[in-house]
Amino acid sequence: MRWTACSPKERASMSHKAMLAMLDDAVTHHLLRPLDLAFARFIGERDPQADPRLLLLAALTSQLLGEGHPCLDLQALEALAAEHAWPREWLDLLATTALPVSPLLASADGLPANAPLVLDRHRLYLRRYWRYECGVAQQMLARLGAVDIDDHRLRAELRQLFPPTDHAHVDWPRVACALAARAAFSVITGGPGTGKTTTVVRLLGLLQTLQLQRAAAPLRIRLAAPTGKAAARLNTSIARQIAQLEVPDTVRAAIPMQVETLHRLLGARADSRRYAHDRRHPLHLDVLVIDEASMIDLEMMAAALDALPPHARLILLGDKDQLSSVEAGSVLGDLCRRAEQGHYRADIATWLREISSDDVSAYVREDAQALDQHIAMLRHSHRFAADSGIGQLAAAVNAGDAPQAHALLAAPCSDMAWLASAAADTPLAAMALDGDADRFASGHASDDAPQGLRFYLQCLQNQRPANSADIAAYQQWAHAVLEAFNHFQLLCAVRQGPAGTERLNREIAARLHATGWIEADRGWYEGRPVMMTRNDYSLGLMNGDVGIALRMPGSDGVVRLYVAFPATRDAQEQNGAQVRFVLPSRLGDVETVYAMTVHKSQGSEFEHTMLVLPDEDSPILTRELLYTGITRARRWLSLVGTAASIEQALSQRTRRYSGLAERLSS
Ligand SMILES: Nc1ncnc2c1ncn2[C@@H]1O[C@H](COP(=O)(O)OP(=O)(O)OP(=O)(O)O)[C@@H](O)[C@H]1O
Repeated sequence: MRWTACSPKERASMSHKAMLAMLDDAVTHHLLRPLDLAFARFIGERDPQADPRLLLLAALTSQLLGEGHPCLDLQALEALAAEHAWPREWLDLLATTALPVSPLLASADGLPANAPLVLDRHRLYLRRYWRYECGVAQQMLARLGAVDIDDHRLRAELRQLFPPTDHAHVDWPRVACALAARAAFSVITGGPGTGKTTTVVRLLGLLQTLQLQRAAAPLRIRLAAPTGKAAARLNTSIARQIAQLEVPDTVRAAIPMQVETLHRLLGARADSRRYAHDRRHPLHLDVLVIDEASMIDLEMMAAALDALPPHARLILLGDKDQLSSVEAGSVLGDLCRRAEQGHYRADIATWLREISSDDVSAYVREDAQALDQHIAMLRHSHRFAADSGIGQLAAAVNAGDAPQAHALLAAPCSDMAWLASAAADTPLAAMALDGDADRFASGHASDDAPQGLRFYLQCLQNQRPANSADIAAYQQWAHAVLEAFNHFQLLCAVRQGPAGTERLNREIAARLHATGWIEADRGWYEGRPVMMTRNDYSLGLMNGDVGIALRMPGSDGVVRLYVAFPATRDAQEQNGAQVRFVLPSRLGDVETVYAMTVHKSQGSEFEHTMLVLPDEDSPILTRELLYTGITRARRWLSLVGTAASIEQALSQRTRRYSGLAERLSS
């Protein structure tokens, strides 16, 4: 029986067989995935007496999980149906009577304990995700009380770290430090270059100073980020900020400079969801800082919180407006959904005025919640000047202000260039090779201009060591090539289609081959940039790590292709090597990345970013995606996309249905 063919009466008395046939039909029409159908079938087999609607609910919960929603929100069925083109019949079926009763469907207390589905208020979860969400909420709520702190000393140290100014503006980094000092859990959010790293280094200096003043052992601090790339970036900026920190040497020495990936920190194991560190084997630390928290999915956050000892502080840094994590959840977004307006309590505002002289009364709200008192938003970008095209465009996109975004793009600008669509005479592959510098309004010094792929290819060719060179010279060369590659990145919203990564990677390789920059345009060849697409624990390479194939002699003197990856911090400390070389034959899961998706670029920044939007209607084209793509650019942005695509992106939001915010509100 097809879903289109059955009457309401038939539906109410539908058999499992009929329901599964209906779901099978939905798979054929790409409304569901085979995996969703398989899950519905599993539910039907486990409980042959189950109301057939439970099978439909199971399939939909599975489908939404695949899209990053930890639950099916039954109060949002109409909106979900519109977003997913679910047939009206499904809604009618689900709207009829009370929800099905089955031993496979637990209630909010989690009972029966082995039920694979859990209905918690109006949200239906796969048990595992319900457990993650409850665990995250529980651990965060447990950290929302104020910690014991000497206000007198805190005030004095804040004055040291933030010398008084004559302006009356709220000094948000100082507010962030004060709020974080009084709590075991804090979130510092802000756009690119708003000083998150600078602030957290000051905060660590503050916490360590207060600790040492009490003649206590120094706090054990660990720093982590979700990906190797993000960890490496934070490593560089942390080291710079610590060097500038005005604190006694004893305090400076007690702030770590090493940033690890979260996987490594928690002790990830190959082929296992479990980590070496968990509730029974907690991390040995007093303070955990996690950067790029927008990339952390619900499962990862649950694992991190599970491994955190009860007394430890957790400090999250990230940009709440970026795309959510690839996997299910939107933890940072859920935590920061009220950050814009502050939502501070009056007593906290009074305390802040006394402690840091900051007047946040404009951000006091009657409906303030406990969680709001742990969130600080940095609001001023130090990276982008007030007249920066990139900075202003990012703000307009965030605000969904289409007229302003168009006006900014249409005006000549020194750090931003817009091409409404790639013309036939300037194919994207050519623009990516040359960097499109001529389109920027003002001239740049020739040695300081937006570059394209040619930049790293020239470095590869011009700086190649002589045949007789030693390994150190090859190390240096490979490091320079990797750095040069990082200067420019072509980003796409999508993988498929004319403006997708797959096609552009093929076209660019063909062009580079035709113009003699590379020796082949498929398989392994020198100059091929690749990204790991899964973690390889045996090689110590993580999903998202980028390497470049280079021809060089091995330890046996034979010249062959190796893939150069940035060395891990440990390896750098052990043998000073900045690069590690891996044979291509050992790399199973890699893809070419002349062009990469915006999703894959999270946690990275490039001097020059060329962002390509698809022309056609694409559900993936959202405000968060456009904002994330734009803010990957440190100095120059080339945007390729029609006005209609930009408008579409601004009108679509990424919404993840989750119960976390509700669990945390009180
Ligand atoms: N209060 C400040 N006054 C002047 N410059 C500052 C201030 N805070 C930070 N900066 C500078 O602004 C730049 C960006 O700061 P920082 O790296 O801390 O920002 P971020 O928010 O962590 O950036 P990202 O978006 O790269 O993560 C740095 O060069 C830093 O030295």
